Amino acid sequence: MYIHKIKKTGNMKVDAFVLTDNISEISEAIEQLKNVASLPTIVKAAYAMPDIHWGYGFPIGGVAAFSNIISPGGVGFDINCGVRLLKTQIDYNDFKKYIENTIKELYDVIPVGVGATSKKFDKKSFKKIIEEGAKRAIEMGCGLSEDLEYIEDFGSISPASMEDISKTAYERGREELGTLGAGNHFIEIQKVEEIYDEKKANILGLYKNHIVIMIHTGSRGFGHQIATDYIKLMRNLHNDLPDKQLAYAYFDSDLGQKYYSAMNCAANYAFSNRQIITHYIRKVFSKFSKVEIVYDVAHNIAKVEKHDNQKLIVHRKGATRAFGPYHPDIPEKYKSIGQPVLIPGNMGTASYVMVGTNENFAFSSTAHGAGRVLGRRQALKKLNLNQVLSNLQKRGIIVKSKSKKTILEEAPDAYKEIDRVVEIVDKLNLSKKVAKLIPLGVIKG
Ligand SMILES: Nc1nc2c(ncn2[C@@H]2O[C@H](COP(=O)(O)O)[C@@H](O)[C@H]2O)c(=O)[nH]1
Ligand SMILES: [Mn+2]
Ligand SMILES: [Mn+2]
Repeated sequence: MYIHKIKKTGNMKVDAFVLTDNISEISEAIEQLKNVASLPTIVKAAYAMPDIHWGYGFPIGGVAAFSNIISPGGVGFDINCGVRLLKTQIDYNDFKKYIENTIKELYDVIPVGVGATSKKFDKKSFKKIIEEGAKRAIEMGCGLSEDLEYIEDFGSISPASMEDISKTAYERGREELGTLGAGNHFIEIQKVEEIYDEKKANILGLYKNHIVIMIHTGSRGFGHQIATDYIKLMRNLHNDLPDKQLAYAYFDSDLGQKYYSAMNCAANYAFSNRQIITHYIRKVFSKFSKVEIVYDVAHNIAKVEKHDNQKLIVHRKGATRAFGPYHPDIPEKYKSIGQPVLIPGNMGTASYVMVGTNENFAFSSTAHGAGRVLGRRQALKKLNLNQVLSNLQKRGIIVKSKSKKTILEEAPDAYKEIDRVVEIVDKLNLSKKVAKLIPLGVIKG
């Protein structure tokens, strides 16, 4: 009912599968998925998660694995955009009178919005961070060594060499490390509203009515510059592309390896960015509770993984890795329940915590969000700011943003219904529901 198969036709090398309950909503993105299915060395099939929508080259919500290519369009401009969930020991009833003030304090300490900058890291520290990831940010005073256990890839991916990034990427990157960014990026104070699986929730340390904090951000201008630089270098490599935006390099070529290394630098940067923001959040919350990481997931990345005994370059663009129980790459504490999966919905309704399963249908992948139904421009045209603000206010949600335009572009009605998306991946057993989180206060760029 939810699995739509698009049989291989024309230049497609494999079939494509779209997981959705409304195939008519997404025709443009389906054409993009068919293009992905026509790329060389693609294995098994191209997949689209239920949050699929149009993206640069590859659709957002797309998953594809190749034996020997890597494509920046299959990763996205915000390399390792991802989500981190923090837990506290605070009960909602004790905290509700502090929400407004806490949002204000967070807004004051965390650089937010377009062009926001942070303290500049010197070149040596910056190199350490991009080559080795979150552990270096922690050594520089931004966190606890035990945090690393709860970050995908333990916060560090290699090979990653500063030699493979441009001067412009370095300059953009060093100014923006430790900043939230704008638009879809957010910090949200949430309440655990509902638990679907008590045993798993206990292992994750999630309890009904407790306060949690969700961070959504990525590699800022640094990742964007790396994507831009390498797309330029790959643009004219192959002249039989179904879409120019699907530029790629063979993974075992010099350029393929250089992009892989540069992309990993951006991934390490993003893990560190979320780590530095965690450090700021801990400072603000220190008067209430300790703050621990539940997990941190990447949802725009290409990774080398083994599936059915084959080494593949798995591209997840707006999709989340969802390894099942006892996979060697998940933390000891979560071994029996599977990898935590964090799926933000929108600033007005809900977000979800799920866990991965041993279902390998789409290379152990699941959704990454609700996915847009309205593009930014459409949202500005169709939605009304006062209406959006009044709806949020009625639900008691406090919003702080640098820009009114962002609130409109990111309004709940600009996104698909998160409950629907989560229901589909749960029913298909790609990941299973553990807890529902509802927003109390949100900071948008
Ligand atoms: N809980 C919130 N979720 C949000 C908000 N703004 C966006 N979103 C969701 O995040 C995903 C992330 O997708 P990306 O491709 O833009 O990285 C998006 O699909 C939405 O479902 C928010 O303010 N709060
Ligand atoms: Mn992003
Ligand atoms: Mn994202």
